Amino acid sequence: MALPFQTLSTRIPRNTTPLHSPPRVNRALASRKRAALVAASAMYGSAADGAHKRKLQPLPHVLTVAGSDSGAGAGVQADIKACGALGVFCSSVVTAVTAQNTVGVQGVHVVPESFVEEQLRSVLSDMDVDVVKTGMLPSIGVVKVLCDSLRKFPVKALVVDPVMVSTSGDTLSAPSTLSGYRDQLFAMADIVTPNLKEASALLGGAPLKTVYDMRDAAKSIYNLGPRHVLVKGGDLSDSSDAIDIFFDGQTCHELRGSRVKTRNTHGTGCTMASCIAAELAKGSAMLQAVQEAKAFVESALHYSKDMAIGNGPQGPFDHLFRLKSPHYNVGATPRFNPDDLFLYAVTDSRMNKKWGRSITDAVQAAIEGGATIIQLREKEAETREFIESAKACLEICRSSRVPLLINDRVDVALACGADGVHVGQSDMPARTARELLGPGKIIGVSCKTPAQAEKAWADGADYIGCGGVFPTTTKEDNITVGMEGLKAVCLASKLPVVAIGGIGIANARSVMEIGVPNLKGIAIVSALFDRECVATETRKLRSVLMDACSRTNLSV
Ligand SMILES: Cc1ncc(COP(=O)(O)OP(=O)(O)O)c(N)n1
Ligand SMILES: Cc1nc(C(=O)O)sc1CCOP(=O)(O)O
Ligand SMILES: [Mg+2]
Repeated sequence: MALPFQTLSTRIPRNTTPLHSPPRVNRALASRKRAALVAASAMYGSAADGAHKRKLQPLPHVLTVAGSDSGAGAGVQADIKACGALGVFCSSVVTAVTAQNTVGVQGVHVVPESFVEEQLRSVLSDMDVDVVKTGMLPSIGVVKVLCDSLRKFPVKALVVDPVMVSTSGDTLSAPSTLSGYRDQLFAMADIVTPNLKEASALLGGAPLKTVYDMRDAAKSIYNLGPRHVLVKGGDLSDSSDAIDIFFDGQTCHELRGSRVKTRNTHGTGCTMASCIAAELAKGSAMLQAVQEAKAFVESALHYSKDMAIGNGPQGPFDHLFRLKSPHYNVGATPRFNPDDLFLYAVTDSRMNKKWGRSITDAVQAAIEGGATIIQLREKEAETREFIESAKACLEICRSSRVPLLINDRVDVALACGADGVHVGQSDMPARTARELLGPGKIIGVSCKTPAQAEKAWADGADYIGCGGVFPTTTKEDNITVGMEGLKAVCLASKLPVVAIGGIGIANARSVMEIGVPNLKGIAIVSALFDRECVATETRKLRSVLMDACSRTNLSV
């Protein structure tokens, strides 16, 4: 699986021996993979044996190298749960066994370095690990063993959480480990994720008290060798937000989230690093992985804030909150598929009233005609009425496996369990919507400029609606960006795009033929709903789009 931030063949650690691409090691990797495929085809038959045979699929894989926490809030236990929650396989090399609970750390048994090495060899020589994540590394000897193992068995990315002191204040690594981090491990790391105390310890002990201190610290730690640094400001006093600083060597990003008031924060650092590792293993770029991780931790804290485990001052939280939360409800359309933007039907209450049809009839007809996603844009509806009709529409959409989004109203989306929302530049910010909806819901953002598209991506949106491509009477005072504006936004956008505004049978083809691969479809209001027969109009538009796609070899 290729990681977008740096490829195996191009990335060289900044200060040290290459970790990822010595040809000798790649040959070793290739021969391990060949051996695994030979073994697998002996069990399942080779691809040539017939199409009915099972296809072997690797799972994104994180290896955590960390300490065990008997209370299961942090350490290896947190790492495995976090990766599992994000759909990533997690193997584990245990560096120490701690006796630990919500009161603190009562004891630590360090695993001999030679046995850490043996565990590393067992996992790395057999399994295709995508990303290694480190937690508690109790001694400089373990750091050395790890660095040596990673040179022998290269992986795609290394996430280093420089665990030194537990949240209860207990020491988890020998002081000499600090020099191991600075002199050996950081140069191999794709990201290092210290909290305020760890960042201060790494830089000689001066306390970090402000966001400015965090920015300076991120830059100084970057100079120790890692490719990215995330200084976590969860412990920053006098801040109502949870502010983290992400530095990529050029730009300092201030990542803001809401601070959740709860005692259940034990294990947030381990979880954050594991989620970053899991997202990288799935193929995310670094900033996106960090943002997904931050959103996950925030949601987990939110949903676990009243949980009661243990009697001490700091409890664990529930990594598997999504299994319980109605907002991540079982049966919801799974994570966003950009191809769903193909024929995007946006309802309009005034048009439905004009043609004397209910919103459910309108949605049913659009789906019957081949709409691939529905947005309820009910500007005049009262909240209660909106929730009730949205629930009825959701039933229709679920039975056809068509995602249902709500325009503007995150509260309504939450209340009815819709698949997501579409927000504009003056609606609730996408970042806040993501915090409220969690990572499992779809968020679309209206963008007219490349800068807005960049922000939508950084805020955790899933797609962009770009328009007005043509003048429209459906939305008052709408600025028309034209085909050129659409193309510029598509080219700048890392997200899939749907075009909107004045699109109908006459011009749909020209829009789809602008020849940018991330333009995935068109969104339409009046050309579907300000017509006598919604199903017929939808069918006609679908056929125009299919035709345009077959001409341009776009996938449908
Ligand atoms: C798919 C899609 N794209 C753009 C919009 C417009 O959203 P917004 O700018 O918030 O305007 P309103 O629709 O709220 O008037 C959209 N709704 N859908
Ligand atoms: C809801 C909306 N948003 C737009 C934007 O430019 O972001 S244009 C628009 C109205 C689209 O309606 P019709 O298909 O009837 O032109
Ligand atoms: Mg809006």
